[in-house]
Amino acid sequence: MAGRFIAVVGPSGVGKDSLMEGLCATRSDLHRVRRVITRSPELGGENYEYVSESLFAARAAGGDFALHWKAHGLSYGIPNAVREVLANGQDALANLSRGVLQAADDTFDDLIVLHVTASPKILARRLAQRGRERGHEIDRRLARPKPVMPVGLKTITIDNSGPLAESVLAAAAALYPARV
Ligand SMILES: Nc1ncnc2c1ncn2[C@@H]1O[C@H](COP(=O)(O)OP(=O)(O)O)[C@@H](O)[C@H]1O
Ligand SMILES: O=P(O)(O)OC[C@H]1O[C@H](OP(=O)(O)OP(=O)(O)O)[C@H](O)[C@@H]1O
Repeated sequence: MAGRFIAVVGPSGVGKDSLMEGLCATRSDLHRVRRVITRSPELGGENYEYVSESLFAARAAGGDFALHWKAHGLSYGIPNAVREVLANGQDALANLSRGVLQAADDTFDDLIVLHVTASPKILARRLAQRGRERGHEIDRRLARPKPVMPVGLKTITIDNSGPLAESVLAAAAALYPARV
């Protein structure tokens, strides 16, 4: 059976990366997609492949990405290699923009959306605590209009307002109901 593409979405600071890390720690069979991003490599965070905007544009034009989009003044891509992972029966996990969910559903045979939520107050606190962006960039991220979630997609909603370990357990139980 082909694997599922699990798209983790939600506002900046909600805990998408933390939840993905927790899920991969509990499920060694889960493949975490290494995204291609034009964000400076020294900013750290997730394990991503940095490329310049011009290289990104060339790779996108050459058909290197299963999905790609722009957000926060950056370009993000999901390399085509994920198709092989799915074809081999492995589930793959990646953080996507809510704006490309419809395209993701058109691209992958079995898409599951993991929608992570928390209150705006919690988001502001977590972004400050993470420290990857400066104050004005944090304000911009918090003020960004909330993208519309497409309807009709298989969606699991995880409220990550409480302890991370609880969210990881809830997500694992929802994704692997017979196996947790
Ligand atoms: N459930 C949680 N409780 C407390 N802090 C959390 C929780 N989830 C994530 N964090 C922290 O919030 C900050 C933002 O999390 P991150 O995973 O980078 O969010 P995102 O990828 O959605 O922007 C990080 O400092 C992270 O350690
Ligand atoms: O259209 P949206 O659903 O709002 O998502 C826009 C972008 O925000 C996140 O970026 P990034 O991982 O750089 O930031 P984050 O970790 O702060 O969410 C996510 O990965 C998308 O690329």
